[in-house]
Amino acid sequence: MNTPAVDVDTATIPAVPPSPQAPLQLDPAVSVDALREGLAELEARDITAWFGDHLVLDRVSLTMPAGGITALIGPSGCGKSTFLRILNRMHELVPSAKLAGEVLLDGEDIYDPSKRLIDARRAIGMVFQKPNPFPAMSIRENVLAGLKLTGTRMRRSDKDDLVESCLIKGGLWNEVRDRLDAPGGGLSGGQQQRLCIARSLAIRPRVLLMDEPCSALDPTSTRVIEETMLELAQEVTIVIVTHNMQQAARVSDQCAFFLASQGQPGVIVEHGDTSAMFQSPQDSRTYDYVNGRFG
Ligand SMILES: Nc1ncnc2c1ncn2[C@@H]1O[C@H](COP(=O)(O)OP(=O)(O)OP(=O)(O)O)[C@@H](O)[C@H]1O
Repeated sequence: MNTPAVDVDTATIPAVPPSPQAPLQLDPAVSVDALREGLAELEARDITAWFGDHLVLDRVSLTMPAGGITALIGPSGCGKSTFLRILNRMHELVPSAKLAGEVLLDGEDIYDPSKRLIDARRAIGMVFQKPNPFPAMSIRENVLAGLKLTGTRMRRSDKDDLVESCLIKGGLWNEVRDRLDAPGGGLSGGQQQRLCIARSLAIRPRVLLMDEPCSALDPTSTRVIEETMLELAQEVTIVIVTHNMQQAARVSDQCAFFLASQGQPGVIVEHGDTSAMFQSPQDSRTYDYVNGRFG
């Protein structure tokens, strides 16, 4: 379908605002099964994408299971980021961009004309390659920034609780609890990325998309973010683009291998459980890629 240009500001809206019925801090008495029942599945059906006349993805379908971590892997230029951006309607920010197909969030197409763009962006958050906190805003204001954009009002004490819970979930609380009013721009790169994760979580996404979130970070920060992702997968479905095969193997439950042959659009060559994709891939191109023979 052709999709209209949209307000760029809403691109930074990562998730759903908390409501009194759905507190961010989960009751420890809630069973793991009940928790997982609230998790969302994301399904892409026959996604075809263009930039102008350039066809970059051709009928790509993929189910990203609720509560799982799906890694999108493949060489540069095969359409992984384009696919990821289609999953929360960011592709349409590019004026020449077009797409066809459906993206179902728990069975409902986010591109259905009756659906609002802002609802897709709230439910399906995004963390980018380069940490992008608001540098002059305090750490606390950064976490709460999405609430402002969505016009959500909260009591001061509820905001304090939200800031703490999101920073805990983002794996940053212990490092910043004593300086919440310090500027976000004063944190290290790895801390800034975790702040961005915390900011995404504050409006309670059902899915979190991560586009090479560790590529600008050192190995220690990378490891902390990977641990954070594994924790977060208990309450949010995660899709990550990564060039780091070790990272895909460490964090993901399933992988999808994208490839664009010379002059051809990107397709998924193979997808499945991460262990199978790495140990016994069905396609020789997957084998060669995961073993570092190209890309
Ligand atoms: N804004 C854009 N305008 C025009 N073409 C674009 C744009 N963004 C991406 N493309 C093209 O779409 C194709 C897929 O790019 P994309 O960034 O999705 O690939 P990728 O697999 O994520 O690459 P990388 O791993 O290098 O980030 C490429 O041919 C790229 O040049």
